[in-house]
Amino acid sequence: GLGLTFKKEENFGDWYSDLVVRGEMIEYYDVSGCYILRPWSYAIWESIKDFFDKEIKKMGIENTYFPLFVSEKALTKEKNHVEGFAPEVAWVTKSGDSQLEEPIAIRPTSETVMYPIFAKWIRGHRDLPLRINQWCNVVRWEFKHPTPFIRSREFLWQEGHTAFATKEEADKEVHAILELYRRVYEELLAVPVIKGVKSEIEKFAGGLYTTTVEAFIPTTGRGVQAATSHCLGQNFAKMFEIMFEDDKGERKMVWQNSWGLTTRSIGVMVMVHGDDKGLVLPPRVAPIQVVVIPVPFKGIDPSDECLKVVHQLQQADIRVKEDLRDNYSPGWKYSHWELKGVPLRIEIGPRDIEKKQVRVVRRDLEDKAEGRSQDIPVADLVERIGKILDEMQKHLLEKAREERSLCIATAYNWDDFMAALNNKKMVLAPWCDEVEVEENVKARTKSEGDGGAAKTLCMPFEHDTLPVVQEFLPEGTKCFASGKPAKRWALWGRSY
Ligand SMILES: O=C(C[C@H]1NCCC[C@H]1O)Cn1cnc2c(c1=O)CCCC2
Ligand SMILES: [Mg+2]
Repeated sequence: GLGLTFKKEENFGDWYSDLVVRGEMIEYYDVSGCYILRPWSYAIWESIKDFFDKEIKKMGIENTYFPLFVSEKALTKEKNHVEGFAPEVAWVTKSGDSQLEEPIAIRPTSETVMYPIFAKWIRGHRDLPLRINQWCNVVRWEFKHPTPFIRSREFLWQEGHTAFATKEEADKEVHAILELYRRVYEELLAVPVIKGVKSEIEKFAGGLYTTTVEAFIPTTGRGVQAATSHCLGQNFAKMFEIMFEDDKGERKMVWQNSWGLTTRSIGVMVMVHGDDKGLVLPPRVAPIQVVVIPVPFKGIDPSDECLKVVHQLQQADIRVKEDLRDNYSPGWKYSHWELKGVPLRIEIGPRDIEKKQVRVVRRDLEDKAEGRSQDIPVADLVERIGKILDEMQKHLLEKAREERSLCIATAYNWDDFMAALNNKKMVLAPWCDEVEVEENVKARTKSEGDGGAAKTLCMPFEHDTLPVVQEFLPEGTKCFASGKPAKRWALWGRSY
């Protein structure tokens, strides 16, 4: 039948790739690592974009568009920015059958596209702060196994690039944007994230520090970097000579940030909420929030009542659609819209018409759960549906939060750390904050562990749902890996 071939807990990889196709989010494509975003997932990206775009405009950030192409000269200007990434850069080397004089790179990110221009635009302190963003695609020739939304060779994102006169202003914006990323995940996608700062080896090489929101996939026990907000310091200003005359006439380098959120966010949402019946979409981003299905009986066809209910809900700005197709049974339609993750379905049969009520069924509750389906008088429909959708949005986040909390262990020594890691958990452990110790943990967990190396996902900021407080490390606590005096709590895990 319509059901999925694979079970989430048994065969996660196949469950996921099958689900994004069967749920009509993704179509595969003949260029490896590239996927087609079908309307069902593109509409989710639009919801994320609408929210984030509105919020950054409130902050005075303006959208712009820079060219897709980067000259080799510009791309290689900031040495340690690109050297680690060089293999991922895609190049245009010919047009038609004639070689190009100079190869041109396709942007993998736009620091090196924009910053030579920033140097022209920024002269005096009155040109600051400069704060722009662009919604675009980027290309990175990744070699790791591609996964729809999570890792692809082309993806959509927004990239913000800002310049300030002082570090204080830059620091403040880094955290303001990080909070917006938290809101995208927790308020729209109903996915809990942990805010923190990246370690020296995990941060963006060209920057000063990287803050991040980290999500987690309980089924695989893997962390996933959900969005990043970097303070670049003055590193790029130095390389691209982005200087300004301050109000005392002194020439200074600007302080810069860059921050990005990608279509990976859609994949994270699918992985966290999906089940063996298919997608489960949070109402805030569901392209269709309610589907209305007639249940004909003894020659009575409730299609007209369905259209009346659709019209009522549309008036209340609820994203609703009727499925009146007469070549599919109600049962088939139930499975189809469950597969696509539509939050609510409304069934209307002859008895419901008589009783002036409808049957409402929630997608987020198990079949036998209390409150999964309820009869609602047509008169109260609009108000009740709105309330149920809000309840579902909250329930999805709370459920995901609770599930994640079961996947966070605290470890003070190597054995407990490995046990938790191999039990598909993220591990909070006291760490000496030394680079070579992190390198060593990566090497040891790669060989000893079964699912690839563990790394630091972040050093969590004060976080109300973590069992530790960053500032509080009991006196004399030792690093779990090196035995040296621990300096801070780090959140470790295997990741995507
Ligand atoms: O892209 C960033 C930093 C920054 N870019 C702008 C948005 C936020 C943030 O991701 C890091 N980065 C990742 N990956 C690559 C590069 C790179 O700079 C450059 C070369 C190709 C691969
Ligand atoms: Mg990368």
